[in-house]
Amino acid sequence: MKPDTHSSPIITVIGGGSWATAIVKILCENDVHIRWWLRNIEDVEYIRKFGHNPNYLSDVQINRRKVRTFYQLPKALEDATHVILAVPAAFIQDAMKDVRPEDLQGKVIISAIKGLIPNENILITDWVESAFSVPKGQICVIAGPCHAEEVALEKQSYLTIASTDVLQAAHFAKMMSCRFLQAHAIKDIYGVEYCAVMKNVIALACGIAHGLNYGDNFQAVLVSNSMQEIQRFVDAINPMQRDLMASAYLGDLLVTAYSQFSRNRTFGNMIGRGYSVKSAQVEMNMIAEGYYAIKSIFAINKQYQVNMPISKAVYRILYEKASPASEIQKLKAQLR
Ligand SMILES: NC(=O)C1=CN([C@@H]2O[C@H](COP(=O)(O)OP(=O)(O)OC[C@H]3O[C@@H](n4cnc5c(N)ncnc54)[C@H](OP(=O)(O)O)[C@@H]3O)[C@@H](O)[C@H]2O)C=CC1
Ligand SMILES: O=C(CO)COP(=O)(O)O
Repeated sequence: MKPDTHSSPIITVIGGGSWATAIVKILCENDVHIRWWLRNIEDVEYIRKFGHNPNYLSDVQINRRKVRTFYQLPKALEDATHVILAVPAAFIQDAMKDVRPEDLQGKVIISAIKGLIPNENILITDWVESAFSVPKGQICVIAGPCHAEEVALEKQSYLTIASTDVLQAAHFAKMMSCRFLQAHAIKDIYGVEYCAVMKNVIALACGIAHGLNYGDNFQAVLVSNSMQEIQRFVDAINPMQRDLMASAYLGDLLVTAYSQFSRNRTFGNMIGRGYSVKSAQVEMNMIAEGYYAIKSIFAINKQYQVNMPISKAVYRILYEKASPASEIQKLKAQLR
């Protein structure tokens, strides 16, 4: 294929799941060039031939004039100005194993991941900074309440782009804004990342309660208490003035706790109904980030000792085989 001769941004999207597919669709609306890396050669060939992702959001039409697909990641990165990471946190190190710091030099790296690096228990942006020597000001995060399925349906949505360099975030926010999506920029990169991780854990709790037949009244109290729990945790780990009522924080908690599309809520619901973790994972065919994140949050909180009864209940259910019914029963007395 001929090299591009243009000055429009060249954006590499890493990941073949639903969020990567939705992001590619959004970018196709704008004057950018897209390199899309998927790990399976069969999927790459399918998209080249038919213009659809065969496995996720397969109704989405991919504009093949704008999108070049790759299964070798270093090749997909060669001429990129921006790189979006959209693989679940548990697999991002594996996905990036052939990438060297030089491959990312001078590029803006954007994390679309709402999880932590397992075992290391660190944020994706901290990992990008340390593993690839990318300066913090060149890293952004995509946050906000936005399910890939609604992007596929072109339902009006909003995103928040965070970076310590707010101009960098604003520049990228323009590339992510289109007729059905508005993106805006903020500075609070740590706050949005931690909140995005925590809201997945809370959505698991909501799903578990729903699966146990608790109703909307209980869930409203659970979610209100969760917001306080998130605030305590984020204030302990990264104290600064922030408006947790903004959509990047509260909005993302609400959509994940209530939406039929939430993987975390769906996973929790199965656990509440009596599925084992293994059988729920097999049934879902998509990743519930909160399952991995709660283990990291639990480890991080050993240092901070924040009072987090809802997260603790989720941890005990998923990792200590505690009974969902008795954990939620215990929680009842602690909610207000
Ligand atoms: N879905 C959504 O609405 C949103 C998701 N996010 C976040 O985006 C991130 C990606 O999630 P999402 O797209 O939903 O995930 P999905 O569950 O839709 O897809 C998972 C993807 O991960 C891939 N994968 C699994 N193992 C590896 C590996 N070792 N190397 C590379 N890729 C691998 C799968 O590939 P294969 O199919 O080949 O197994 C698949 O493409 C998560 O952090 C999520 O929290 C954020 C906002 C919205
Ligand atoms: O982050 C999301 C919506 O903003 C997606 O949440 P789920 O992974 O639970 O579907």
